[in-house]
Amino acid sequence: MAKKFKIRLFKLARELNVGIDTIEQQLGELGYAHALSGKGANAVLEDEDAYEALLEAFAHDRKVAARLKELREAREAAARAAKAEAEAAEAVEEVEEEAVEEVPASASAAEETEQEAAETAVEEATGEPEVEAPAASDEAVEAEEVAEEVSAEPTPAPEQEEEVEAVATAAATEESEAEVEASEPETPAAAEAEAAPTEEAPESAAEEKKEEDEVIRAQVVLQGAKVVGKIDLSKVEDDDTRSGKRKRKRKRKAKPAPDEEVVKVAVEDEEEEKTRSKRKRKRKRIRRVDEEEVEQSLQETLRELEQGVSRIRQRRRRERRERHAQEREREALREAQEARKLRVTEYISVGELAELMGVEVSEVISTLFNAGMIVSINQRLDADTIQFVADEFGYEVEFITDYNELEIEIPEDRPEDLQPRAPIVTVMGHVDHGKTSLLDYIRKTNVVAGEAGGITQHIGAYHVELPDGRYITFLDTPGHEAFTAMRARGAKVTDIVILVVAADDGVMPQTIEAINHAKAAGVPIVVAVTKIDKPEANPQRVLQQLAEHGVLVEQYGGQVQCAFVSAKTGEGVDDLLEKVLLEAELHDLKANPNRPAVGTIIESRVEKGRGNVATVLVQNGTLRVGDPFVAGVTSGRVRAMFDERGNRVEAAGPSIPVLVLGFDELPEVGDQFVVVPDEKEARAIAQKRQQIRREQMLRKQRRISLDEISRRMAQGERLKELNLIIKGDVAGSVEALSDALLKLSTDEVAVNIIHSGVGAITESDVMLASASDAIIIGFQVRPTSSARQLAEREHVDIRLYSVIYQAIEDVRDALEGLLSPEKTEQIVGVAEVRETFKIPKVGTVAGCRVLEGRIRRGDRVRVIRDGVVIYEGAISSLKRFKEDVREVQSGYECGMGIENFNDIKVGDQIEAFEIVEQRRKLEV
Ligand SMILES: Nc1nc2c(ncn2[C@@H]2O[C@H](COP(=O)(O)OP(=O)(O)OP(=O)(O)O)[C@@H](O)[C@H]2O)c(=O)[nH]1
Repeated sequence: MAKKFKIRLFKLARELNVGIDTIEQQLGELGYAHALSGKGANAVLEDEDAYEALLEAFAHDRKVAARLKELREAREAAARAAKAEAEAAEAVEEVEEEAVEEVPASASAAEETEQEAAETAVEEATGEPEVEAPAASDEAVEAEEVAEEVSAEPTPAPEQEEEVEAVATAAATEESEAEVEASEPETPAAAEAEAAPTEEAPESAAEEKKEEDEVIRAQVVLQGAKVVGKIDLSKVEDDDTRSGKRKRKRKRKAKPAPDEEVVKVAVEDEEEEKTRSKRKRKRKRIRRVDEEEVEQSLQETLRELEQGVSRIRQRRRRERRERHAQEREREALREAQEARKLRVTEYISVGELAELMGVEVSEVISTLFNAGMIVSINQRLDADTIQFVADEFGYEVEFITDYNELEIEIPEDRPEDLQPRAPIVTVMGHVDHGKTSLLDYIRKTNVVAGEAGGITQHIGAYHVELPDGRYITFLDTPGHEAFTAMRARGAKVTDIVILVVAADDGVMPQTIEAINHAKAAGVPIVVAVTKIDKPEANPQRVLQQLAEHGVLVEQYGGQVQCAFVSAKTGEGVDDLLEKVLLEAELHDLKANPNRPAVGTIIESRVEKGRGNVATVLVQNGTLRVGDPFVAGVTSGRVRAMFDERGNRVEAAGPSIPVLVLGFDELPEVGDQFVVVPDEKEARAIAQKRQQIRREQMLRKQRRISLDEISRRMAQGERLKELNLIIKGDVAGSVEALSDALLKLSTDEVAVNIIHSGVGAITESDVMLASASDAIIIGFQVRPTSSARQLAEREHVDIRLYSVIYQAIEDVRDALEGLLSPEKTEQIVGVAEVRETFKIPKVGTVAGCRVLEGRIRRGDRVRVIRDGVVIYEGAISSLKRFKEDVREVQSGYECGMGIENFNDIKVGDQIEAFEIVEQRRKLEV
């Protein structure tokens, strides 16, 4: 049956009381889109399951449709009955009143029958959505037709009676059967009527026929009802299934027996009346139920609609949420990508690189170890190695040494403009191999005669003139640490490295390091085998050892020049300098003096009365007073320049170091110094560079605060850290001390230098130390009095040193847990210079006021100017009102003379200290 099922879409639409489009859409939603064959209203639905699903989906619409139809039909039937009555009254005046009245009665009976048929069909359709529904509507149509026939063409055939009865009630009662049967005897009358035209006749003819029929019917009713046969209900059901065809067939059959309808009317006697009233009640009840259902359905529809609206809102909200989530994801991705990008300078140390990547230093070391490189935590890495490590850890690298080059294009010089320039030399070698002695000797012996006092000022570099008029510029901070620290800043200053190896000691670890650093920088080496005056000197062994480490001197068939020297006797020094100059010639060191200067900052500090000062080593062009410049992230205009002898100079050419005044802020060692056309432009460039640097700082801080801490917590490591703040008198010593202290890190204890700088220890240093559990190491500097007080309050340990080596030893001992009670110095009093007096034959005497503690004759003292130690010695005289005194307490004034020191100035602080034995505070 399901296979043969077929229903046209338009019919379905009518039945369900919905639009064709809606049905198509619903079918699609229910997954029955395929069940529809053909297009438009004539499309056929052939799937019964789909049909059932539709019935279910549109149950409410169907109910509404059925109700509407029922009402419409009832109205029409009533109208027709009224019309028929009127006609009957007109046509047959003599017909008895009762007979006439029966007509509307029967009509109304038919009406009721129709209504009930529709209702029953609806009920059945809801319960069992078979093909009943179309049958039901057909029934309704039939009922309508029957009513028509009753009034106009009373030619009921047995079949029609069956129909009517079946429709009237699904379960036909015996009573009604009996009634139908009773009409059977009238069949002859109906047979007579068969002669009448059955097809649609002209209206007038039909009306005449009707009149006759009515008369006959009235007579029949008077005779009473006779049972003539039984209705086969099963047949009715069968017919139901053929409802489509039945309509026409029935019409044809119904007409020939008009009297049958009269029979039908006749059987509705008193009992029928009762039944009718019962049905009416039933109908009322059904209607009430329907109303409730309609109401319910309406509520549901409204609810659905509301839900629909809220669903739309929900969907919108969901979409918005999704959109935001996507945006956040994109942002996170971008941040993640950004976070995976390292902006580093070349020659960053292993420790710094690990910190930036947020990984353990040991991981970086082992990664490099696996790649065949043995490195220490402080080892500085070249670009290729940094790139390799970053790749291994999934980072992109962006080298930002270029912030020195940022915004400034330095044009290339034409070859014809270039002139030879002096080589810039750095002396490197193992500790105590004689670097300083050699430099001193060169400096002393090569100062042009007549220059009073010689080199008086430490500016980080100096140049010497050889007897033949050639120059060599020496960088004043020996050792590869300073050299590499400078390189780490992107500065490439040194042209030639003098590798000092003591003939009596041979190649030592730092010698090897120096070799590696010089090689990494691609800087040529000239070997100076020193201390050859010593009896135990063995220079040949040195050359051999050097060969073992890849430095092949000429004597061994290599390219490296070598000189045997003695800083003590001066032997071989000239030879060494000659070889340096030869090396310079070999490398064709040239520059163009006729262009704006380009150089590098090699020292910087704040000087009282001069402000920010820095030593610029001019590498190309000529620097002149008044030149506007950019230096790293700062800028300025050259206010004045001095050479290492303290002489004011107006211009400085290539390879000449000069002390420059006029920096807006203190530049950093290694910063590039470039003269620019105007000061405004200089300032703009500096600001842009500052922005980049801030970014770096921010990144570094974030790494320490978040990644490091959380990672350590997560790993549950019992990490020991030693945070240090290093302050020194000059940038060079700070760099050297920092590098040396960082080297003390082990896998168990990490040394972190959280801040370093030049100048007095300030309150902000102490606050930083307090916040980070750091120890402050001061080299040749002192805390300001407010910083000292703050340190006491915050229990911050400030360690002050005058010798780098001692600072390193202390920290090393502390890290090893070996820091034992030792002699150390303690500040016993501080006095401030209020006045100075020059006394003949005695020198300068300071009129002081003791600010803290007490000052005692014989105390060792330090003279501190702007937080920096400028002299250390002993008190030579201590007086109060011209009287010698042994001691002056805090709050009193006194006159003080310092042994061999006359450069005392108003504002200087004199700090008295003594060596005491105490347990060190520095413990890990
Ligand atoms: N006999 C002799 N002694 C020398 C010579 N050069 C240096 N010395 C001595 O070696 C010691 C160390 O010399 P420095 O010049 O301080 O050595 P350095 O390499 O500068 O040492 P650091 O600054 O600690 O790295 C000093 O006592 C010098 O006197 C030399 O040519 N002959």
